[in-house]
Amino acid sequence: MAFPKKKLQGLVAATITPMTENGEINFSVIGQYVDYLVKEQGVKNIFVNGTTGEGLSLSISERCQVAEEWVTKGKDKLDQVVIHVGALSLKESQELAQHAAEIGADGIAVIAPFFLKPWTKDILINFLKEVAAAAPALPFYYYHIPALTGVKIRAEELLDGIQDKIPTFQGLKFSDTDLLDFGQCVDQNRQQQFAFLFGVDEQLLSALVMGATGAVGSTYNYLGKKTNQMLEAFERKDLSLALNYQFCIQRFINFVVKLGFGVSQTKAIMTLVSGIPMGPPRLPLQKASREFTDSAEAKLKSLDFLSFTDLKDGSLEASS
Ligand SMILES: CC(=O)N[C@@H]([C@@H](O)[C@H](O)[C@H](O)CO)[C@@H](O)CC(=O)C(=O)O
Repeated sequence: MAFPKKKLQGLVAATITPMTENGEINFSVIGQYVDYLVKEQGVKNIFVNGTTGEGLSLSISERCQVAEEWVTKGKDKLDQVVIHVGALSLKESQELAQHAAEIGADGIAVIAPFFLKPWTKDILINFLKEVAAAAPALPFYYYHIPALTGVKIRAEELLDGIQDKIPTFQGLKFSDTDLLDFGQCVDQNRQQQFAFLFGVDEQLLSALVMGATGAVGSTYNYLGKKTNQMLEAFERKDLSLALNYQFCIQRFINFVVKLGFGVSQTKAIMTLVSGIPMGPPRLPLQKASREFTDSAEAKLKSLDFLSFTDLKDGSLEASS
């Protein structure tokens, strides 16, 4: 198997799919976006066509083109490009998985089908296994996001014996706040070399304590640098500084969550912070309001996030 030499770890940006004002995909800015992530945010891994990337709102052909563009533009710049290939149709998911392998992606991830749902672990495993088998040389990640899929099968249960069924299984992307489930995934699989990627950015520090090996999230597009500082502090065992960073990040996320925060708002914030036009979201999502963007901008400035100047310990404590 052509598995990556390095385990997927550290920050993974859940990429936005840039769009034009007409709702078409704006491929022309993806090269610039790669450079921005690497140079300005210190983020060298990406997760394409996931929730933030509106993957399920794109056609299969669009998903393939987006995946290809990220792989092409990320070549020799990014460490790993993981493509989300989950779909309601097993056939489509397999097609996307095969395509990811053909274009040289570093891994694939799959969510649980969420319309006609698998109700037991075994049924879900059977679905995932069929998708994984379509790309037998690619590391496979399960994308656990029960609040959006409605599939509440615990990740801990799913992971029990998973490599016997899915030999390419390499890790879990855990987008849920149940730290008991997450902790048990780590605890019960200590012998394995799985990647445990946490997906709730505002709670990452708690997940690091539980054994997260990395994180996939929307905010790493524009708060990657700050979150990397938190990871470094954690690595140095400076928990107090790491907590300061987490609280600072929480202040921003808490602020925007209260205003109403999702993919549309992520697009608006990324446009503001990076200067790269992300465009509107695709229906059924609605463009973020002007009021939202203005408020988010003011908050980013008050937290010193827009200038990218390093926060000193004191100013971290002082920010509100
Ligand atoms: C529900 C949702 O969109 N969660 C985000 C988080 O990064 C989230 O935006 C962040 O924690 C703020 O709440 C990610 O887990 C999603 C993600 O990784 C993806 O786009 O695939």
